[in-house]
Amino acid sequence: MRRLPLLKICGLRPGDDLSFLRHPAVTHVGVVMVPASRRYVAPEDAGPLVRAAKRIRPDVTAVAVVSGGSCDEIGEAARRAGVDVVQLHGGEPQGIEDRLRKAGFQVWRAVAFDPGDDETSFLDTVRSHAAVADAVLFDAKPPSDAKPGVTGGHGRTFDWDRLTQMAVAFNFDWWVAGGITPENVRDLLRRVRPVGIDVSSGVEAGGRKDVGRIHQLIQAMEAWGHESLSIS
Ligand SMILES: O=C(O)c1ccccc1NCC(=O)[C@H](O)[C@H](O)COP(=O)(O)O
Repeated sequence: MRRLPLLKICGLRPGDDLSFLRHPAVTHVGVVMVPASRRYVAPEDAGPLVRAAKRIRPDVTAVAVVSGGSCDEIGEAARRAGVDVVQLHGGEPQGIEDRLRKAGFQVWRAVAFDPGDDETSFLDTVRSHAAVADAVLFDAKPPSDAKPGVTGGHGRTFDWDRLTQMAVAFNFDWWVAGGITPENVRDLLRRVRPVGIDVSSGVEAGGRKDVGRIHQLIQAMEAWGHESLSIS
């Protein structure tokens, strides 16, 4: 079987059924620490949630998703949450990557995949982020009516084929997020070869994480893993 990409289930909230963590395909979990998000988890609730996840899977990597804020606020929120990675999703202060890394966190930079006509300038921007982060996470551009700060989690996909074309020039770790579902993940993996995928809306039912949908997603990833290599 082909090696599966890493898998982050993002947007966990207190009270979610965390039993999906028993499946080894899930390698990362995310908590959204953006107050304007419907998935917002306050620092005092994020700590117990991350600890509960790590009790089930001590090796799971916990990610705090932030959008804006000062270096001190973000560092303190991540420390209280007990996460391993901070995923920067908005206009954080310059130099924050260095500060967070010195404080012991890995840092990911989310980038809306929107190269437009100026691929060179988009690539320059991506490379400048990659130079100071541990990974870049490509996500869909938020809709124009999104609340300020809610720069992700909209269940929208982007042009995966264009990403694949551009990715030949990447020499850093990159993830794909945005609108991934159990129904489209096999198609995604046939087109794109990221280090990992990040999924939120596509594994929800009634606005909460759904263990059945997460297992369907993993089954679809495994089905891709078992495909004959000649298909891709
Ligand atoms: O999920 C949110 O509500 C959110 C709010 C503000 C900034 C980022 C947010 N999510 C970031 C993520 O990592 C999501 O998993 C990613 O955008 C994919 O989401 P989806 O398209 O819903 O699968």
